Amino acid sequence: MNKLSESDLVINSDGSIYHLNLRPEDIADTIITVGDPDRVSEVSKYFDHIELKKGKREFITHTGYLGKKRLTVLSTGIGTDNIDIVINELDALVNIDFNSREVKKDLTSLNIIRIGTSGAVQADLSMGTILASSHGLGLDALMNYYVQELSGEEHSLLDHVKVHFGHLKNINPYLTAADTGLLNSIGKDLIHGITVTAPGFYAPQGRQVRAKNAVPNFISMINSFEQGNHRITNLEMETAGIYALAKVLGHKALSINAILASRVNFEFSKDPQEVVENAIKLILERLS
Ligand SMILES: O=P(O)(O)O[C@H]1O[C@H](CO)[C@@H](O)[C@H]1O
Ligand SMILES: O=c1cc[nH]c(=O)[nH]1
Repeated sequence: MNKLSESDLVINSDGSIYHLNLRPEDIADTIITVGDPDRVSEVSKYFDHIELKKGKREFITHTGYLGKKRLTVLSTGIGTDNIDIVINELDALVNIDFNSREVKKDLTSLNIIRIGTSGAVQADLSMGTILASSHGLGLDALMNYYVQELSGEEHSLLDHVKVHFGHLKNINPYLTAADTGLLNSIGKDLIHGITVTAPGFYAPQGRQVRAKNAVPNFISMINSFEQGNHRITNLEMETAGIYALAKVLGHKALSINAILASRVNFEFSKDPQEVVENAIKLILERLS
């Protein structure tokens, strides 16, 4: 088997992976990811026991137990460039032998559950809705750099997306489904929809403040997509990267979105903390 070079797989002198600053024994098989580093303790405050707190840059990690279930909660910061780091380094922690620098014979599949905040693009989705992403649709560039194999369903949905968004220049959309098992367990009874992952918060999500937008009517272009019973429900900045890269590496992923903004009703939540808290409690209840 190929030995990974010191520049491909960077291991710190204490045996931890380069950015996450974690050693293989530091993480559980079920990982909750959040964008905001401050949200990590909002999740781990519900743990019965916290065994580890580590961090570097925006990547804060707490591992502990909720009842008998060992869980890791980890902040990714904002954007799919960070997702590239987080998913690759989590995978390395479980699937590469750090002593031999070789890929292990028996691979581990992690459960990766994102609890994030998001803006709704459909009028019937009110503030405080907690929805599960059936698919992540990336308008960022991350998956231009990886080989991704699509299922028949993903292929067909992506073909329709490419027609719908065909007039957008310089964008190469990618699409990945949620893990079906997680969607039907953790995501059961929640509204399901396609989540668009954007490479920014302002113009890349159709917001206009002072800089002029190059893409007019962005939100109506997004919310008018329809294919069978699939529609685009919300916009954020990580889900598509998590879904795509997790699947490429054999992990299972689900993204849960706390709706803080309605982009069609022009509203933003008066109590974002409460909305996020509700999402955290719901997911931890379902995980334990
Ligand atoms: O609240 P988090 O998880 O960071 O998620 C959303 O909030 C950030 C933008 O405000 C982006 O990261 C977006 O995806
Ligand atoms: O509108 C929103 C709200 C939260 N996060 C986003 O990325 N967009």
